[in-house]
Amino acid sequence: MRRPAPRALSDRLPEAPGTPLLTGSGLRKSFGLTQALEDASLDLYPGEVVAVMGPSGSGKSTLLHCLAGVVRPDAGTIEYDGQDLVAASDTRLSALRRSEFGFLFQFGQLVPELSCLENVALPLRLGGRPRRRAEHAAAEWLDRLDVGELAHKTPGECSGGQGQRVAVARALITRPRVVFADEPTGALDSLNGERVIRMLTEAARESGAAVVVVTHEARVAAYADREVVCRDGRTLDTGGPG
Ligand SMILES: Nc1ncnc2c1ncn2[C@@H]1O[C@H](COP(=O)(O)OP(=O)(O)OP(=O)(O)O)[C@@H](O)[C@H]1O
Repeated sequence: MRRPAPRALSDRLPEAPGTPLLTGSGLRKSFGLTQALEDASLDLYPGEVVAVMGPSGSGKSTLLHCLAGVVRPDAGTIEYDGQDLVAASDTRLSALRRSEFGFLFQFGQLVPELSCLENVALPLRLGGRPRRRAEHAAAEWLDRLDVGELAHKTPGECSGGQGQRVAVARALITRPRVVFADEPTGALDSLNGERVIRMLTEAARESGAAVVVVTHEARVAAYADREVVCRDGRTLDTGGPG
């Protein structure tokens, strides 16, 4: 099967796409004496894929965690769909993370005791969906990610690439409006890494989810509509809408 080539920067989102869905502005965050973010900003528009790149320790993961409401910044503003995330309560943030955001990490972080099917169904189960309906949806997502045959295996029985595709299914099953992916291909060889980022970005685009993907790899960033570079806790937008 022919692989679609990553889109060239010049092909991407030629028109200003309206109002951002998520905006982080002037973000600062310290951990003890370490200033992880100095002045970081990022606008995310509905349905777009943004790659956050930059050297190790430049603040990429901290930026992602702030935007996702996992870490509270010391200063700056974060607005998601008209809501102030810096002022939001922990309860509100965790409800938002469960219902509107999806997460993907370097090491899938699947629950080892559960089957792949149960892992993918888990976010729906936590949201109160009955088991049969949740597992039916999970089976469809596994098929979509080309790992349907792994439904009854445990994560320990999967290869790294297969496990990440299961994790992509789990991240998307709730039809989130934003997927936060932190080095999702960092533990994979280049072939599997490319397959995972292609499947993630295709599935997200089909379901209308925006994606923020932290990566070191230019070939992963090539699947994004736009790149934002972090340096010493500051962001530099390298092109695209906004
Ligand atoms: N929870 C934490 N406690 C203490 N220091 C932290 C914490 N999280 C991040 N840091 C520090 O903040 C700085 C930025 O870290 P961050 O993980 O955001 O960078 P990064 O660009 O994602 O790095 P990498 O590419 O290596 O993952 C680093 O110096 C890191 O050690």
